[in-house]
Amino acid sequence: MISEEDVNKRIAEMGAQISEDYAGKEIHLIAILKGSVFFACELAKRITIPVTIDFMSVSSYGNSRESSGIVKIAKDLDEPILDKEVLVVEDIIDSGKTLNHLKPMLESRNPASLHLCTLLSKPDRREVEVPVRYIGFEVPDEFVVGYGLDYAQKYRNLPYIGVAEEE
Ligand SMILES: O=P(O)(O)OC[C@H]1O[C@H](OP(=O)(O)OP(=O)(O)O)[C@H](O)[C@@H]1O
Ligand SMILES: Nc1nc2[nH]cnc2c(=O)[nH]1
Ligand SMILES: [Mg+2]
Repeated sequence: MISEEDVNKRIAEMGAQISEDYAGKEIHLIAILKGSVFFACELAKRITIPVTIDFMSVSSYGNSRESSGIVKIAKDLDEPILDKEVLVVEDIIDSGKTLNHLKPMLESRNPASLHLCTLLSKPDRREVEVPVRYIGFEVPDEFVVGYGLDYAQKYRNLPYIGVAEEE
């Protein structure tokens, strides 16, 4: 669906935009395991202001193609986010349930600011609205894989975005 070249080009643009928007500040990236790790690393490399990074593990899909709606926190952050400029990094926003659950929970820890950044967004699938500051690509309602996105844990390592066909 999206070539390696186009994904990398877009991530470079997003990194430049974030560096400009947060000029003079430090940014604290929160990558949501596991899917966003590939994107978060590439994005971090394209940000030119000081960056710190932490990880949180929440999973609602398990091995299926549909969100269970139950967002399970398997691993919390290592560091407090009090007074930090936080940017939550996701690989995809689909129903919006994961971030809808996570955002108020992180806001209650009083960061200086908290915004959302995602490589992909599927607007047609949204069940709950979440305000997203940075979106890489809007994609149609197909189950995509690659660049961190899995189907039953596989295909995360593809360096491009592809579509998983029904068997
Ligand atoms: O907007 P939503 O409908 O909530 O879907 C988006 C979430 O689903 C995926 O995670 P998943 O639960 O598959 O975990 P993974 O990153 O470990 O694959 C993705 O990485 C997002 O976190
Ligand atoms: N791999 C993958 N995970 C998702 N989680 C929510 N939507 C998707 C999707 O399209 N692909
Ligand atoms: Mg998944």
